[in-house]
Amino acid sequence: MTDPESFAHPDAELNRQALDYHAEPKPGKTGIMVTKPAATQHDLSLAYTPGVAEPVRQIHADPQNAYRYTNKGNLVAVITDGTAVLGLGNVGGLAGKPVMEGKAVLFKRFADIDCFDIEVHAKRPQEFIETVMRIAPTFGGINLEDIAAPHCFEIEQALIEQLDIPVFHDDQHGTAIIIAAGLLNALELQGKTLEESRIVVLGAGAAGIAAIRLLMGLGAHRNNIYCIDRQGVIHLGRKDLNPYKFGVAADTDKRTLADAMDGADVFIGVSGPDLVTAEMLASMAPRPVVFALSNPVPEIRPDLAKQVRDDLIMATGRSDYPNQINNVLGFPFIFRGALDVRASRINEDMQVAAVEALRALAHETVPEEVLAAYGLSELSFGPDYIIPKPFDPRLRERVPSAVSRAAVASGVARIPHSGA
Ligand SMILES: NC(=O)C1=CN([C@@H]2O[C@H](COP(=O)(O)OP(=O)(O)OC[C@H]3O[C@@H](n4cnc5c(N)ncnc54)[C@H](OP(=O)(O)O)[C@@H]3O)[C@@H](O)[C@H]2O)C=CC1
Ligand SMILES: CC(=O)C(=O)O
Ligand SMILES: [Mg+2]
Repeated sequence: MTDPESFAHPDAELNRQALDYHAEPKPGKTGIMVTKPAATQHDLSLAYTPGVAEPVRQIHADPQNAYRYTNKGNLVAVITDGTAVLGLGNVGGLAGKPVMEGKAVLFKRFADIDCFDIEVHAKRPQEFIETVMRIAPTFGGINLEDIAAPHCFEIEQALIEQLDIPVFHDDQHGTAIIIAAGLLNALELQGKTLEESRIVVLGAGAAGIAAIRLLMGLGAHRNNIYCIDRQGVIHLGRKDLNPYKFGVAADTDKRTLADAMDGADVFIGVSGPDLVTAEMLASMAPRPVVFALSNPVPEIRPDLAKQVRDDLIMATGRSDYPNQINNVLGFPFIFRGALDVRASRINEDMQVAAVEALRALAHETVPEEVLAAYGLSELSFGPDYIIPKPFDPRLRERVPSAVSRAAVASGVARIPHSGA
């Protein structure tokens, strides 16, 4: 049943259009295309029996031949259990399907990667892990999506250890990579450094924990980071912490989000809607960076934030405001780079290479076609442009190539990088 609340908020008209978009002219957003001639008796003898038996024999003799004779090498599974669909919570796999189909659209549109969305009923991590293990031979890579913490950590780790294809939890690493690239650029504009900035991360789930880990890897100081969940600041005195939260616990007497925001340089929201008040924003340090990334409704709306102060750099996860910090800028291009060199995993070197490529591209002149896609006459590196736009065609060249090179250099590629 359609929730009447959906039509009673600021996105009401957009929500109506979104339902039509998904329903017409055919339900859903993806389909399957045949890539070889299939018009004659001879075509059928090649595509199906008897001809199809020969690639079967070749793959049986050497499984690597699957990359030559099947679609495996360019096929990624987007797999979810539906436990953390956007910021909508545990709505289940079926309700999460439009998001997974959406990810498939982005894989294809931005990186020409074919994709199956797979929604799994699994109550326990082990059931989910076993399901993915059983279907993994079909795919060149596994993109885990919208699986809630803490199960997502256990699931991803087990699959990385047991599979020889890249397994990547998008909400963790995809999000962390884009946050890092955008934040480094925003801090540069604000005249601050990652090393010295005091950072508040609201949300201690998949996205929050991974973002903290990556930012620390890039130079953020552990003592400068406050992570917050529904119980407040995650501090060393708490007795309710799982090992992942304990790993980001601070030695502090701050207890609430308001305490943490007072004097902070950076706010990163990966939690839920409308959780940051005008007063909290006003209490931040001069020239703050505010990434309100909860989808579809951010932790604070840009219109309100900009009314409160004019010295901030603001980003959301949405496509309809400036500065979209969203993993759409990551997973298509990162998987492209990994698949191109048949990488066995997506390691931290490859993730950092993606951060650097994204960050650097935002400093360059914006092409006309990007301006046209966004109805803009001008756009250049500055407070309203800290990260490239998803429609920037240069992403397809720069990010995969940087990721492939890092895979080769770090020893996880199985074929050479063919680019210049
Ligand atoms: N822009 C982007 O690219 C992305 C945005 N996101 C957004 O980030 C959010 C979280 O996603 P994800 O990490 O995958 O989900 P998880 O379920 O793994 O984690 C959610 C976290 O948010 C915390 N949280 C939720 N509501 C509140 C609240 N009212 N007060 C304090 N903390 C709260 C939870 O606290 P507790 O642990 O106490 O339950 C938990 O730590 C979603 O809104 C999602 O849309 C995620 C990925 C990408
Ligand atoms: C963008 C995304 O993956 C999320 O909000 O979950
Ligand atoms: Mg997601």
